[in-house]
Amino acid sequence: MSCDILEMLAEGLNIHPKNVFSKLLMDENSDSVFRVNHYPPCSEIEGLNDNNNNNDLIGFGEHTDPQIISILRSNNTSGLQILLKDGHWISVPPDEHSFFVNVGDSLQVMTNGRFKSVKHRVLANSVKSRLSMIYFGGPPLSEKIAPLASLMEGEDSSLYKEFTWFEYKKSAYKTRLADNRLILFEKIAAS
Ligand SMILES: O=C(O)CCC(=O)C(=O)O
Ligand SMILES: [Fe+2]
Repeated sequence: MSCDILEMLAEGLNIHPKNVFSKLLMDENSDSVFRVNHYPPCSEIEGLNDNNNNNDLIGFGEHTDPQIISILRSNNTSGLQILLKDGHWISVPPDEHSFFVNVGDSLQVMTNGRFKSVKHRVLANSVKSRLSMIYFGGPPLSEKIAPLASLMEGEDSSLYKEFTWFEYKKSAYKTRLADNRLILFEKIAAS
C-alpha cells in the first residue's frame, strides 16, 4: 500500500520513473520500522480539566515522522491530532477501518517541500485504551536524500542540502522529539 501511494504521489508530480520513492522501500536494505503503541486510559485527566484545553495530557509528544511515509491504523479511540498552519491542533477522527497516511521529513526534502511532513501528537484518553500500529517506510542508511533533479528544472531552487539517511538519523539522536530536524539541512537563501 505504501508503494502504491508513493507511486501515485510521483505520478501526481509528473516524476518519471514513478517508482522513484517506492523503490527505496522495496530495497533489501530499506530502513523501515513497524511500531505498535499502546496508550492506557489515564483517569487523572478528569481532575485536570479546566475547560481551557491547557491541561491536555500528552500521550505522545508533538513531532514529525522522519522517514518517507508512515501508514497508521488504530483502534476506535481518539487521541491523534495534527497541527494546522495557523497553530491549531485538530483531531483525527478514530476509525479502525481507515488508514492515516503521513508524509515523512525525507519525502518533504525529496519533493523540495511540495509535500510537507505535518506535526502530530497523541493526547491521553481518560476512559479508553488507544492502540495504534504504524509502518514507517524508510530508505537504506546509505541513501542520499535531496530534492529530485526533475523537480528542479523550472524556477525552483533546492531548499535542502544533500544528506544521507544515516546522517539524518545521527543528527536526529541529538535533538528533542519536537525539534525541526530538517533545519540543519536547510539551505540559507541568498539575500
Ligand atoms: O499512536 C499514534 O496514534 C501516533 C504515534 C506516532 O505518531 C508515531 O509513533 O510516530
Ligand atoms: Fe508520528
